[in-house]
Amino acid sequence: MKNFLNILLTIRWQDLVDILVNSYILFRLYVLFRHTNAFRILVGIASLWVIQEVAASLGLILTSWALQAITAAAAIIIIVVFRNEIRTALQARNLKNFLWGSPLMEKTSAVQLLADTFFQMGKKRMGALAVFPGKEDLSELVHGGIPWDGRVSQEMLMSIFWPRNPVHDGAAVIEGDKITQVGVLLPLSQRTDLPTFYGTRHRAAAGLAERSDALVVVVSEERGRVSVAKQQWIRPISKPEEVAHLLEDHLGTDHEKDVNYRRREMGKLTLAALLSLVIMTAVWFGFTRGGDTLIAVDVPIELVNRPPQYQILETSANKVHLQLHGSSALVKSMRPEQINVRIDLSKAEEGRNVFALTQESIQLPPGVFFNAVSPTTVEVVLDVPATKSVPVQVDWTGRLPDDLILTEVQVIPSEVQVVGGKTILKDVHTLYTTPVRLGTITQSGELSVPIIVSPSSLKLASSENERVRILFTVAKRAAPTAPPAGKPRETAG
Ligand SMILES: Nc1ncnc2c1ncn2[C@@H]1O[C@H](COP(=O)(O)OP(=O)(O)OP(=O)(O)O)[C@@H](O)[C@H]1O
Repeated sequence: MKNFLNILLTIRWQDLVDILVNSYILFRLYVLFRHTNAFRILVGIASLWVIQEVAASLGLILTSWALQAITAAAAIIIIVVFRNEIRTALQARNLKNFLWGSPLMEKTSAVQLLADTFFQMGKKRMGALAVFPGKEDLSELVHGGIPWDGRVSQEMLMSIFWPRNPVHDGAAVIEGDKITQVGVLLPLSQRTDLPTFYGTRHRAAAGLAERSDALVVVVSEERGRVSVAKQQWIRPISKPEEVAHLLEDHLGTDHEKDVNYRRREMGKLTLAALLSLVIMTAVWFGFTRGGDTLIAVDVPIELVNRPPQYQILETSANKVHLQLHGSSALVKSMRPEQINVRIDLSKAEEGRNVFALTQESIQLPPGVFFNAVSPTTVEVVLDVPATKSVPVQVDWTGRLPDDLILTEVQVIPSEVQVVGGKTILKDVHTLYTTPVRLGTITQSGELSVPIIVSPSSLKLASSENERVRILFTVAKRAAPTAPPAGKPRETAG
């Protein structure tokens, strides 16, 4: 219990968002795919995966291995075989519908769609007469209908009442989501109080309405107006929503069914949402809190935000040894580039700077935490760049032939400009050329030799040549045993 409380206390707001987002994704996938075959197969694959995990935990090597292979293969097969179904499920009319739409909303829009269709017919001056029977049998009142068996859709209604369609005359009977008859003749109303401009279509609508409990929608070919007739009244309607509302009211029995259906659906969706939350919470805990693992890694130190006026002269360490812990799944999936140790030099000053390696300087992937770091501090020495004029000397090696002496040496230029850290430059008094072997000299002459710039953090100013010219003069020695006139620098070789 105490442990559980401890775990709860370590949960961050990001973790809650993590669980909620993924639960919602799972829930949406269920909503979009639940009536598809792909969904049933997906549930099968998920069950296989659970069984495989159980088999693995029980140590059933062959079973778990076989199930793992089947699950992987099935996942690929499902995508290939059901690609069309998957495409259809993901094909929402708009993003809002994709992220938020539900089948309940689609159901509501079926009546709305019907109402919209009548108004569109009105706009196109397409006469129409649609009968929505109530509970009473209409067979005694209507005549001449042609049986029809088609699902109600905008296209279907439009094509039935299209003026050149042989069955456009008369009324269409709509029961549930089906058009059951077309070309039906309705009894004409004998009322004398109807407006005189009402012709036979409107009289037929009023006639059936007053003799039965049916609701009749009439679209005027002449005026494009949509009217509804029910019992003793017939009146023009100005908005599709109103027609939809009257239809919903009229389809009371269906409406009740609809309410029950909606309740059942709501229950199912709520259960699915809760299940998604439970599953994702379990997965999250399994993933982030399962089997705490300790790991040690060496990570290079990044020195960032160096003030441009400074150069980094020296650092006490180039990498740190980190001891990390986290759930085994997260630790195993960790990639090196997800671990960063950064030292911010923005506030560093010239000379020695000591930085403590704290939680802030160590960036780890979510769910992985650090136990210890070694070293705990890093020393960084910063220096200001400077330029110094330094003399160049020839690095003579070996000996001149015994009969020669070096009488004169001239280095051109004799001094060069060197750029580097001020502290380093302070200790640099001479630069040498690459070694020049005396043994190869037989007469006076000229050489072009590169300059060695040391330490390596220094460099020659951009105006300087990387080589110097050495003009040297040798003379014949008077006595073979006399020492050479030039005093070459002692070096190896
Ligand atoms: N008894 C009836 N039952 C069903 N439909 C009928 C009946 N009598 C006429 N109609 C339909 O009404 C059409 C004739 O409409 P008419 O112009 O006479 O009526 P209206 O009420 O003025 O309608 P609109 O405003 O569309 O012209 C016919 O082509 C036929 O489709």
